[in-house]
Amino acid sequence: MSELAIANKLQKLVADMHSHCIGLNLKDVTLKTYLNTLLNHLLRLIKSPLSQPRHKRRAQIVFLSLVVSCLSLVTGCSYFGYRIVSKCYYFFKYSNKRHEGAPLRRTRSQTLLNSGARIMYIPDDKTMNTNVNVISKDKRKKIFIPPKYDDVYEHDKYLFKAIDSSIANGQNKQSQLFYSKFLNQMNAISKILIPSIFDKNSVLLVLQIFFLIMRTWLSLFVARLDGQIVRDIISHRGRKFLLDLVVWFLIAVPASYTNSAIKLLQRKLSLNFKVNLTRYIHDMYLDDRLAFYKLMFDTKASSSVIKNIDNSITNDVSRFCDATCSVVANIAKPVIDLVFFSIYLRDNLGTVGVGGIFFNYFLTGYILRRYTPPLGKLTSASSAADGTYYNYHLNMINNSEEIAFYQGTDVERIKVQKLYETLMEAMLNVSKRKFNYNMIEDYILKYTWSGLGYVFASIPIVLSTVATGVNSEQRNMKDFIVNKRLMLSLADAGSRLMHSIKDISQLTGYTNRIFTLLAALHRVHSINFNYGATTRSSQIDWDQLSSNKDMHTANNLHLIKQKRIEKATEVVQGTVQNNFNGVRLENVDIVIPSTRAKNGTKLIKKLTFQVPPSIDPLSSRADSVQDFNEITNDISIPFLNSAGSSLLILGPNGCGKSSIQRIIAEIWPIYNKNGLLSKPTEANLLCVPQKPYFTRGGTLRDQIIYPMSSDEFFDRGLKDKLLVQVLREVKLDYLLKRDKGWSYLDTVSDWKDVLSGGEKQRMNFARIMFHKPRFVVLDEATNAISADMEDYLFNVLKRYRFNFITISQRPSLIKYHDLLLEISDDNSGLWQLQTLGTDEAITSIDNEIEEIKRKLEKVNEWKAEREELQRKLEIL
Ligand SMILES: Nc1ncnc2c1ncn2[C@@H]1O[C@H](COP(=O)(O)OP(=O)(O)OP(=O)(O)O)[C@@H](O)[C@H]1O
Repeated sequence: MSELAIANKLQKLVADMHSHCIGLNLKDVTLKTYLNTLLNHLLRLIKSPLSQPRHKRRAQIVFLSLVVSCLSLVTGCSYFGYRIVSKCYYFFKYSNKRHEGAPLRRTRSQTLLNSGARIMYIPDDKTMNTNVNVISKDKRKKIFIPPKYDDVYEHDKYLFKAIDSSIANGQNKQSQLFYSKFLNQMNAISKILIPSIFDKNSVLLVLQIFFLIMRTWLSLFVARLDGQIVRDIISHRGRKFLLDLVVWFLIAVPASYTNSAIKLLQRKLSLNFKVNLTRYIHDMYLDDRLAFYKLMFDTKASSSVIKNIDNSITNDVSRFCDATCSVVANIAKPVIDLVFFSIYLRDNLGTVGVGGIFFNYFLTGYILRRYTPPLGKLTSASSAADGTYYNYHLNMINNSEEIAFYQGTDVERIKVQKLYETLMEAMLNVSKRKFNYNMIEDYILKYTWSGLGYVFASIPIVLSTVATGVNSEQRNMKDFIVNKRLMLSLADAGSRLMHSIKDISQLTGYTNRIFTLLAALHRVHSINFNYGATTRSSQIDWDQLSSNKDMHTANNLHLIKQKRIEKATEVVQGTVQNNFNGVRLENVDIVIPSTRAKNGTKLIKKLTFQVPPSIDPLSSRADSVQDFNEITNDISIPFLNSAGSSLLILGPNGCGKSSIQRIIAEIWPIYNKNGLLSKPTEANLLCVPQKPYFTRGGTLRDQIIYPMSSDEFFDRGLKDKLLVQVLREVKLDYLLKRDKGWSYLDTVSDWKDVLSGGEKQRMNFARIMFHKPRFVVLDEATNAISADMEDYLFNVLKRYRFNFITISQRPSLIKYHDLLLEISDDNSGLWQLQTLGTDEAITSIDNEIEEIKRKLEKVNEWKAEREELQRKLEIL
């Protein structure tokens, strides 16, 4: 057969289909005018009262299918259009240099825009290579991170505080369906999830609701078509059956598109929520207010949420977002179904039928609500047990060597097993409590409802048969099928709504955990964080309050509470002066932060010292750190305008030596009003903690340059040559000679385990040499280093004229220092500061020498005693 013949045959087939189905003659219709003609014809058929009923019905179906398909196409296109427009918007808003004036700063893994926003380059999923230094351009993905707006956190702080205190005051009352506490908490969190109505998440939410409505609409259509097809089969109308089947397949296209779109939008919304919430938490948790450290002092945050904060930030956030999105979908879906189906069914079943169905729903809802177990609490407990178990494993991995030395396997195994059993118990508890509920739920929703469905679906048929006295099987069958299908859909919608009671209950648990986390972060992140202080009883005028006759009235109690809170925010009263060309403490009480604030344990009283002891006012400009831009390849130049001065802090264990460092680093507060801390700029001060710290999964280079990132290192144009020089200076260059040479700097390893104790401490000195801050505070920085190396390292510090404060228990370090601060060992909190080299200091050292000499004179006496004892032992 020729091609022409095939085309003619096809044309005839299409023309026949149009004329049989909707009576449209395609004789003079061209391809250009086809759509116009079709739409006009369909509308004419639908509107005209004279058109044949079968043509009219088909025209309605075809018209609706066309509209739905077009809508799907338009929404799909507009979503992608929206994404392209929003990308362009961000591009022009944040990356246009002209808007911002100054040039952008680029590093290897990110571009810092002047607006504060960042563009990060992360490895593409497919490559899964986490080392940002080796990502090739085509294998990386750009992520836009909007700038952090501090005002938002300041504003939200009050919102969270208000809700938190209203919950603490017991203002929340249980409502019938769920707690108002839940709604309040959700209200606060929702502002993070959807910051504004023009946010992309609002668009996604609206789109999702649109698709949900479309889905219900399509279901109605399918129900009618289903009934029609069954009637066609029963009445042996072959052609009509085939035509309806074609429409069935046509309608299936937008129907399946809609279902997938709903799932995709739900997933996308959940991911967007997760991104918003995680960024919000990171911004508060990891900024210069050190919330991650201060959390341990927050007395209100003793819950498992904060103890296992790693689990809360990772798992709880994820679970909460998934649960929120699924609850939204699970409620919106059945509610829309219920509205649409009941309107349609009202025409078929009558108001009494629909009323009966809804009465049935409310009754079911009431019964199920009564038997719903406290899933919120149970899932919260299960989540907490999960976090504790995970955390313990993490702790074991981090301390594996120590545990191995102690042979602590048995203890650890018992502990791990116990935690695992607790977790299993919590999970089992959830399942057990769900068992009864599921049984009732199944019985009612699956069986009772479908049984009642048959009854309601048959009502109109029975009534019309009784009324007319005619039993039309075909029509009855069609009506029954349509009604039954709708009833089942309605039952399904109702049951999903009932199921969502359980989901809401579960969501309350997650919401509570996330709210607790955010509220704690806001408390700690606040500039007025009071380190867990609850009262300042000494400062509250209790006498004045108690003299009031109406002391017991609720108003007064509220006043006292208010007063307590107000006073508590004033607990940190000391002053901190920055940009000082030295380190100075004046009248500072070293107090362990606690609920008792300044009345807590006082370790050292009114501490006063200054390094260097005298500061020339002219030299007090803070020209300091090594200028990496100028001195790129040489670290060997000492500070030229500084003589370098040093202080040694000596004292027994637990007397508060490290706490002085905590005060200097501003991670502990100064409680007393007349306490003053003057310190240099951040870049001029490096505090070396007692426990060496090494970043996980970092290269050797990352360890030397910490707290600088390798991005910044390369960005500044610094070279590995400088690091080799630094390592040579602290005699660690042999590490590079092992087998890999300089490429050893790129080796990623668990450096905490690889380096020995002494090496780790020498690495601290390498960091000092690299950063060259003018002021260094060393806490027991050489206690694992041999005496000759210790001597060498202190001489290096002196040679480069660093100003350093050393915290130690070893008087042998006196010789490297100019000042000595001795803390008394009788727990009195007293101290003594002396300048080494003065008569007083020399006398005190002379006294010590005298004491040792006296002891040495007794050596022979003690030796004789020992020999005597040994002889006695031999006789025995
Ligand atoms: N976060 C904290 N919470 C409660 N008490 C703390 C906290 N940190 C330290 N302390 C207590 O404060 C006291 C002083 O601690 P600090 O670390 O300053 O001692 P130290 O003088 O440096 O001792 P060492 O020489 O053993 O290092 C100790 O009794 C310690 O238990």
